[in-house]
Amino acid sequence: MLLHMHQISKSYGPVTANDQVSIELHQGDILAIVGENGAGKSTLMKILYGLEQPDNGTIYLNDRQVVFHRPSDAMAQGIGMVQQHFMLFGSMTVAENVVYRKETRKGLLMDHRRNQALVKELSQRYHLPVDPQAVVDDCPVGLQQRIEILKILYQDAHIIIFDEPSAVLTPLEVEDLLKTMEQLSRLGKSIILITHKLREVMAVAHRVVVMRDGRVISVSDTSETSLEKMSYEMVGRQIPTRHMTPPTVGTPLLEVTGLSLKGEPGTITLHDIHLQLRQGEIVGIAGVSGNGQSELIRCLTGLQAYDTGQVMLNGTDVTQASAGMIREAGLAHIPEDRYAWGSAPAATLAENALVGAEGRHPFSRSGILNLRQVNAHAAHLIQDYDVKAASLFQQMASLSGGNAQKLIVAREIARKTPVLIACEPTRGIDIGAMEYIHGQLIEKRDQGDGVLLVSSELSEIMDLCDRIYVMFEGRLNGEFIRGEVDEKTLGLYMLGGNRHAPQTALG
Ligand SMILES: Nc1ncnc2c1ncn2[C@@H]1O[C@H](COP(=O)(O)OP(=O)(O)OP(=O)(O)O)[C@@H](O)[C@H]1O
Repeated sequence: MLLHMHQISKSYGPVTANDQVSIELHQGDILAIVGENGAGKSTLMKILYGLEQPDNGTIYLNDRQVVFHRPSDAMAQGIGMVQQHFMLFGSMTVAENVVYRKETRKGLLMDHRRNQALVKELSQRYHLPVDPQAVVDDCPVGLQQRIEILKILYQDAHIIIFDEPSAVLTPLEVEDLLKTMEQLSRLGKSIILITHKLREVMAVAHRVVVMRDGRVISVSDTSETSLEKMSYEMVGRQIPTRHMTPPTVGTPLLEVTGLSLKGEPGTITLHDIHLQLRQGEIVGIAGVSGNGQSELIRCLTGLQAYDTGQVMLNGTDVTQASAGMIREAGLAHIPEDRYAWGSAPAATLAENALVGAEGRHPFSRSGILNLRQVNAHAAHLIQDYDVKAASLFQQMASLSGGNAQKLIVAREIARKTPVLIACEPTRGIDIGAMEYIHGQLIEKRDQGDGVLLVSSELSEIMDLCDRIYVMFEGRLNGEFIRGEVDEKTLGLYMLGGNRHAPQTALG
């Protein structure tokens, strides 16, 4: 057996993140590990990659016991990890990035011709096409991930851990990634895939480990399990199918007229955006990420000035207003990056749950915080959204990724504003929590508020939105009513409608 993690246990204070977890990996395996947020998947991988030490348990590689004190120990034994946040030097070339780690030690980094030839050979051997001379910052996200994979292969990894690799990819890039994994497996590499996307598990993995509460619940061949069985094992209950009642729409809550933004070099330009969100509806902005959605949301939330256009929010003109003024006028915002904008990682859960409401009744009087109310509010959100946490006073950074996301979503929905802008609200979230969050968004809509949902997950857009705008290259490229459009048509518009769509998108 190539890898055997045997009875691994790890606790953080009162939290048992891994409880006697055992997994086995053979050469050429694609092993998926799934489980709800906080189940202990990342902890197990951090232990395998030398980022954390287990309290108990043993790792065997080729039947020999190994101990990893740091990632370089794991890498030296052929274990590599493709992290969610890429570790690349943006201003350097693809070739320099791929060879950097190994060659700086030997002083060979400056031999550009040799490096390019090496990377070319490597990319051909593994069928991972790249231009060795391209600058990383000019490469789309999917290609940057491919560079990360090549970097790991260049260091002779034979076990590759993918940590939620598709979260940042477009649908076509996901297809490429799945093919890449299959190729690597055929060429004898072994893969561990951590993901919440059960369809990808079924498409690519040979075996799947389900974890819950730090323990292994089941290990199955994917040919012998199903989406329903996996999700039941993950969350311990059946996930109901949701039926939405037709919307009862009222007056406009958010009206954007003629908004244009001439971007900095390297960013998207927004062209004459017109959109409307009314009471009682969920309106989606579908699109492949990187087509101007982030820029538009930054303009609407006061984080970015624009060149022309008017924005009305709940009857107030908030054109070019500050973020604080816009929030006051009735906007809540779940940002797409939970750490950069959504939370303060070093602050406590109670503090993070309060952000934006600190000056309000009942949390504050004459500038003094009522800590009892603040803590009760946080405890309430944590319970309602099932945030897996040990204490109100632990740091936000110590929550698992999905649980941090749940707390941000909870905080913004709890503000009960007339308008909520929700950007990728369920990224990194398990299916049980996703179902709950979708329910909360629908409830908000049914109460007569408006939700603007920005999502690169087509299924999320199709399931939730009463109306859908498609964004492509900085323009709103189409508008559809629920039920009058299918995924294929939306997908086509996401690639530029019938103007630019490549043939592959049609099939
Ligand atoms: N450094 C830490 N300090 C305290 N608790 C931690 C720390 N790291 C992880 N935990 C806790 O350990 C548990 C397992 O977390 P882990 O990140 O392994 O879950 P996960 O399955 O990867 O979740 P997700 O799907 O949300 O990424 C969680 O309850 C988490 O809060």
